[in-house]
Amino acid sequence: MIEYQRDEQQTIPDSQVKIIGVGGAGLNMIDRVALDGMLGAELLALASDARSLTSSVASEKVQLGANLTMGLGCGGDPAHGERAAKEQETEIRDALRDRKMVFVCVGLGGGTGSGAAPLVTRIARELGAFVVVFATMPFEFEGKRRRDQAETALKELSVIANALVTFENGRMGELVLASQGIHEAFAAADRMISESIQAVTRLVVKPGIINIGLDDLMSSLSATRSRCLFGSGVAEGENRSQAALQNALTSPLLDKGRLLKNTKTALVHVCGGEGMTLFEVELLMRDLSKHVPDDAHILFGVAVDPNMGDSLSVTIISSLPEGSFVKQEETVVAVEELPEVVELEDPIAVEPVVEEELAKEELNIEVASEGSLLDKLSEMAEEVDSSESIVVVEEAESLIEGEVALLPDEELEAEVSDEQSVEEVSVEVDQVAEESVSDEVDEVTMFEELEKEVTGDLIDEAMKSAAAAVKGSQAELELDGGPRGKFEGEAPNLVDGEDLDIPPYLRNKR
Ligand SMILES: Nc1nc2c(ncn2[C@@H]2O[C@H](COP(=O)(O)OP(=O)(O)OP(=O)(O)O)[C@@H](O)[C@H]2O)c(=O)[nH]1
Repeated sequence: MIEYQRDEQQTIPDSQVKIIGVGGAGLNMIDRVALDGMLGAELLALASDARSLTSSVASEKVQLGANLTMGLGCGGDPAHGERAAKEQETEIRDALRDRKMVFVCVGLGGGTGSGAAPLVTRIARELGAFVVVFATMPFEFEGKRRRDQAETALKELSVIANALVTFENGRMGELVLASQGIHEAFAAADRMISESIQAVTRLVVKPGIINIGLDDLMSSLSATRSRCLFGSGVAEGENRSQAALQNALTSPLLDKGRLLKNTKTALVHVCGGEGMTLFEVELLMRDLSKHVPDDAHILFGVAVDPNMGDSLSVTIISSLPEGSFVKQEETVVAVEELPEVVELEDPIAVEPVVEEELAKEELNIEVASEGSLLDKLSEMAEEVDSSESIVVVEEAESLIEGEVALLPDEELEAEVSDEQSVEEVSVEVDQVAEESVSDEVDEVTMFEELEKEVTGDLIDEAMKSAAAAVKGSQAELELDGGPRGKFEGEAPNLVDGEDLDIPPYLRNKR
């Protein structure tokens, strides 16, 4: 359901908005906000490290723990950071008095930010401000200790703040190329945070045609222990409304819009120059409806700001309870990796029947590829008694397929007539071979040729087997139907009317 509100809303003037940077990262974030030209908003820098404070562009600065840290940082210890903030509690209170809206920017994981940000947030709330915290979580490579410290501070903040927008530094890294330096990754995160602050401020500070107020913002971010879904996009040109939405959906915090799938309330704010049309807004909302559930409560606001020129911006804000957010992230990952998972589970999923069919198919492919070898063997087998020749070829086939154990010497010998030794038979085979090939091709060449088609000992065994069965002069082969070897009694494997289970040399003869 889309809710339009035309009555007077609780919007706030710039002078009642304060943007606070806490700790080294927080100071860099608000520097970015200033660089991005957020005129009018007051910037307050809170840090224990005197050097960071000196280089900050904020108009108002408070050094935390001046006596405790002597102008140095808190050495990555949040307890130290909290003590440092307490030392300057009075100055902090004074700086936050009479502010309706406070943004706290902090990089969690270190000492000053993780220790001081919860206290600063509490003070702002006590003084009646609506507090939105923008916090970054450390990169994976920063180690477990920083991650744990960040998690502890995040838990505290999720209870105290009105809204908590968390940025995973690791995911912000997606915004820059892997080859780019860590500074670029931080800068990308800072730009994203700055954009978010501007979007939220635009939303509640600028009076619009259809207004969104702090109360709307609060209801869209109301769940305690929740993480904020945030996306903001700007575009200009012909399809600017759809392009702006696409840009908003590509925000790492929205996971290309997938995280909106389960949202119950979403706040959407569209802002454009004087040329913005109703049609553009309609198009944008229609596209957005594909990404949210039908029954989601959409709080919708539109503002015309002449400063936007030809640009059109869209801001989407929503929240998901902490637990469901994690689950959903996992789901997203699982869906993306689905093909791999299926591949891994394939052997279990495949029905035995299908497996059998596949095995047969593989077998047929192998037999077909070895066809020329079998043909050669069959040529030789033409020299022998028909029934035995079939056995020979079947054995050769089995050997080629690697499915039948090689016959022991005694069995091979049994195949040969009593009067003939294996050596004698081999000589006979050699003679036959010599007759059937040109005079220049000697027996070595023939064997080499065969060896090209199958490697290793397999061919030796196949040839031995063939030789062992040679007996007397050539006889006619049985061509009717044909024996099906180990596939006898099984359903025929027919391709183009041919039974592939019948050895190829027999099929070729038909
Ligand atoms: N977005 C962003 N994150 C940063 C930046 N610098 C550091 N961080 C992150 O913020 C975390 C805290 O770093 P700092 O803010 O420098 O630390 P601090 O809170 O001042 O604490 P101490 O140095 O121990 O006094 C780091 O672990 C990084 O993950 C930055 O410039 N931008």
